[in-house]
Amino acid sequence: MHPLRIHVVFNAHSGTAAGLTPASLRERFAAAGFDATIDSDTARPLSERAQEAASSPADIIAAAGGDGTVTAVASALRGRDKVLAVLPLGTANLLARDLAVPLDIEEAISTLRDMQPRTIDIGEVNGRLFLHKVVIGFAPAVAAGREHLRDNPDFGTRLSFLRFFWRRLTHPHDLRVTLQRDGADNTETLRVRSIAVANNAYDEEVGRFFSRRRLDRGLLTIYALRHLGLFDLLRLVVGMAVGRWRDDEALIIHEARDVRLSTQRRLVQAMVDGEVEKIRPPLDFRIHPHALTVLAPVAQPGETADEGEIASAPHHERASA
Ligand SMILES: Nc1ncnc2c1ncn2[C@@H]1O[C@H](COP(=O)(O)OP(=O)(O)OP(=O)(O)O)[C@@H](O)[C@H]1O
Repeated sequence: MHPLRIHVVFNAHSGTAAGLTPASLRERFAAAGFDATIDSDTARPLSERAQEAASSPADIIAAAGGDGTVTAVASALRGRDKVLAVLPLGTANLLARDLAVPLDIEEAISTLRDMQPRTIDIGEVNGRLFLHKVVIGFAPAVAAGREHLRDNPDFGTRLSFLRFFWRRLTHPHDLRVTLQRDGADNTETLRVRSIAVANNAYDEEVGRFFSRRRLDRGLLTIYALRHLGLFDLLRLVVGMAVGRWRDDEALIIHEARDVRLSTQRRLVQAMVDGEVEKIRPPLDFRIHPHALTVLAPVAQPGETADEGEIASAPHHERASA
């Protein structure tokens, strides 16, 4: 078997990367029929490492890390004739789950040669790429707390994080946003607790949380959460577990190709594929259909695109109440 060249951007800071070394990764790739160049230099900015990967002679570029790492590498591959491989070493690994890439790293590498290229949509907000979702409001505040906890995992920080989480739940901050979908004619102003713009739509299926079978419908989905008390949170979690949450009265769902989200604030804290950052409004979202090629296991019977479409139906729009 002729070895295939692969360039691997390995993020040793990702949630489940502990214990892996560049040498052990190279060995696993060699056993799977790859000639791997492993970049494990976490001292350099991830964006710079991703750019270097995009200019490497390898046809396959692997992001070995969590969703943040995958998005950073995918951003650099945009417009390049390269294929992205996702090696899940993060905490959530949402894209890997959507693509049905094995979450076990050994299996992900050993089955990589059997995977097929598949094109997926790319989301963009103010020039920044996202593969999963952008959230503003409640979630980024909690995510920023989670990052702080990762850097300071002591008992006191855990306790203050829990206190902070509880306070945000019981003393909520609402956000007034104006949403403009697919042009100026379609504008509404909402008061929301949190708002997410997702690349494609979440499936409504038993036991599937924030998962998408279809990543190529060419549509953004807006999920606006009007309120989020403890009872709403419980109801939504149970709803997701049993596969019935789209009609929840706390949610407003819309689909669009372009979205402009405006607020009175000078800067908004946003969570872009799990990474928290400040963005200056308005937030202009677009979707680029089929703009990224990724390796994924061949779909099993029952997981084809058409059946996936049924799984993510009805894609209805509920009027804001
Ligand atoms: N684009 C980026 N630029 C700089 N640092 C990043 C970027 N993306 C991720 N990181 C950092 O790399 C580390 C690992 O992030 P990554 O998202 O890969 O893994 P994770 O958070 O464990 O997994 P997941 O996002 O799947 O839950 C984190 O400290 C994160 O802040």
